[in-house]
Amino acid sequence: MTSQIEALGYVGLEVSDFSAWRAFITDKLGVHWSAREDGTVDLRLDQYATRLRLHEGPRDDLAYTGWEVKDASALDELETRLEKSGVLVERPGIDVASDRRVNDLIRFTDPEGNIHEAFYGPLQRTNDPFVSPTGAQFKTGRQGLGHVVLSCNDKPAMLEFFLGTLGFRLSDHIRTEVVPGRPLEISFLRCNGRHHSLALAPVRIPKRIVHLMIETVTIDDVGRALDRCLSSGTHLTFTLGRHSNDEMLSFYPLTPSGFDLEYGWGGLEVDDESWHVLTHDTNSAWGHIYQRPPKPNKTETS
Ligand SMILES: Cc1ccc(O)c(O)c1CC[C@@H]1C(=O)CC[C@]2(C)C(=O)CC[C@@H]12
Ligand SMILES: [Fe+2]
Repeated sequence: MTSQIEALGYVGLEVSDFSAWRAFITDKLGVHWSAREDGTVDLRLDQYATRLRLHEGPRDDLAYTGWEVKDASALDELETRLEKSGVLVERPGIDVASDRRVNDLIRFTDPEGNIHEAFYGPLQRTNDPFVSPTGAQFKTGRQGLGHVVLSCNDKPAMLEFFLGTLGFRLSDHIRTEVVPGRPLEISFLRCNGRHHSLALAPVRIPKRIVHLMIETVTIDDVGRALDRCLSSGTHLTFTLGRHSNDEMLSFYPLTPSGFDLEYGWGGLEVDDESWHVLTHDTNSAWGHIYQRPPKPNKTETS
């Protein structure tokens, strides 16, 4: 089966505190903030008019994930394939498409009830170049905006859906113990050269999203962002480290919504021809030391 999904194109987040998000994502991490007339916010990492869309709301969680396909016929093929496997597909039409700043999209849910969209024709801001507030550059392009990790109750059903129905490729698994004595296996899936655009973590947490990863072009972008997080007291859920599987150097600042953002550099590019599926027994070659979250009722200026 040919994979029709080519990249993670955009992500929608429902967040409760816009001003905290603005300080976090622009000043610390270098993402461009662009408020929209409808009260939502477009966050830019590159030439795309939007990569992350913030919606104001109480859930502080993932709202939807937008997957990019090549063109109108790829979108039709994907719709047909989903319907053939019994998935309900909606085509919300021109108004939602223009809201998402794409030519057309379909919408469906995965076995856990996460909302996904597939689209083609993202709007490019060719005469409005991306300028990072911190001078950071993000690695996007064919590898898409980064990766998302979803929590799941039924990982086998999720693997069947993403590998079998949607055509993702399996990169590897990691066996780890988040809580000592409770082993779990995280699975990493790709839809382009990026080692994973999606990872599935069988963890029972109150949120759909575990983290969202964005990747910079230079190692210094990560180092400088780390300095800014440390000097402003931003909580790091995991310290700087290097992953065992995709070799990414990254750290995990806690977003104002209570899930993590992974800020990384140097991720592996997978070659489909030579890649073999592996199972790793460790998260990281070094670093990524877990830090307990700050106490919720401590008085803090955020
Ligand atoms: C291990 C790993 C490889 C590549 C990544 O991009 C990546 O984010 C991770 C880390 C995954 C992360 C972890 O190591 C500790 C346990 C975590 C928090 C989970 O419970 C799900 C994601 C897990
Ligand atoms: Fe990650």
